[in-house]
Amino acid sequence: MTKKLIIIGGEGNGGVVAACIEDINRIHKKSVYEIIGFLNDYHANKICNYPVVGKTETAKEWAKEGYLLSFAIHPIGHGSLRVKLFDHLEIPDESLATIVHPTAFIASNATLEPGVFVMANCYIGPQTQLAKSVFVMANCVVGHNDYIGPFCHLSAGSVVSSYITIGKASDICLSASILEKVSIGDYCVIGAKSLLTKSTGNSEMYIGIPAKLHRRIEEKEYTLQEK
Ligand SMILES: CC(=O)SCCNC(=O)CCNC(=O)[C@H](O)C(C)(C)COP(=O)(O)OP(=O)(O)OC[C@H]1O[C@@H](n2cnc3c(N)ncnc32)[C@H](O)[C@@H]1OP(=O)(O)O
Repeated sequence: MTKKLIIIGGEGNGGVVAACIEDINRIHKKSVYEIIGFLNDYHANKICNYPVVGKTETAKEWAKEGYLLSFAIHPIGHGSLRVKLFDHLEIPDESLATIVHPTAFIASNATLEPGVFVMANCYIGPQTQLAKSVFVMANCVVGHNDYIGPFCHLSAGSVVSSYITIGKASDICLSASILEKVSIGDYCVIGAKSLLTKSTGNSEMYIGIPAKLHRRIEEKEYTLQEK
């Protein structure tokens, strides 16, 4: 049966989800998902040629009607805001779509929680857990025995080796690499092309090779008004 999907967000990550769905339907030669439209508070018309069917606050009503939802609001460096927005929407876990592109390799004993999105050509290793609504963009490697916390975002080409723990809503940016047995706190950013060799605290931004603490991410950046 075709699953009816609503994407929460805009043309950035939301557009990637839509493109992935289109490719899933093409590969399976059938409508696995039907994209009903987007929920967005700032665009009233169309996003990626799909209608905007309401504001984000209507997510709960769509869920009650039986639609699946993909929460695709992942602004880099605003992990705390991401979690606040999600909590505000009160979407039950069973209404979150878990979407995996058919070219991704997922180990049989890896765990994908509700709302996880894995784009094309990714590798998710054995005994790794991707917690709720983790987004793994194209060409990422996530090694074995990792825990990637809820709402984390792994940008295209990032490499997370093994025995890694990442807290809530942290961002691993484009082509960044994380050495094994490192732990990353909540709401962190590991900058593009960086190589993280040591563990971080919470709300810290690391950049460079080897990555050094660039700055702390201040909580005042995270208010719903500033979204
Ligand atoms: C397909 C997709 O998934 S696309 C979406 C993903 N997007 C990304 O992954 C982009 C990630 N963004 C980054 O890595 C950014 O550079 C951030 C978030 C780390 C920048 O943080 P900011 O604190 O805003 O840094 P800012 O831009 O002010 O730069 C400060 C300095 O750090 C340097 N810098 C910034 N990022 C990096 C980096 N990744 N590596 C090395 N140096 C860097 C800048 O050149 C600048 O140097 P300068 O002071 O000598 O001029």
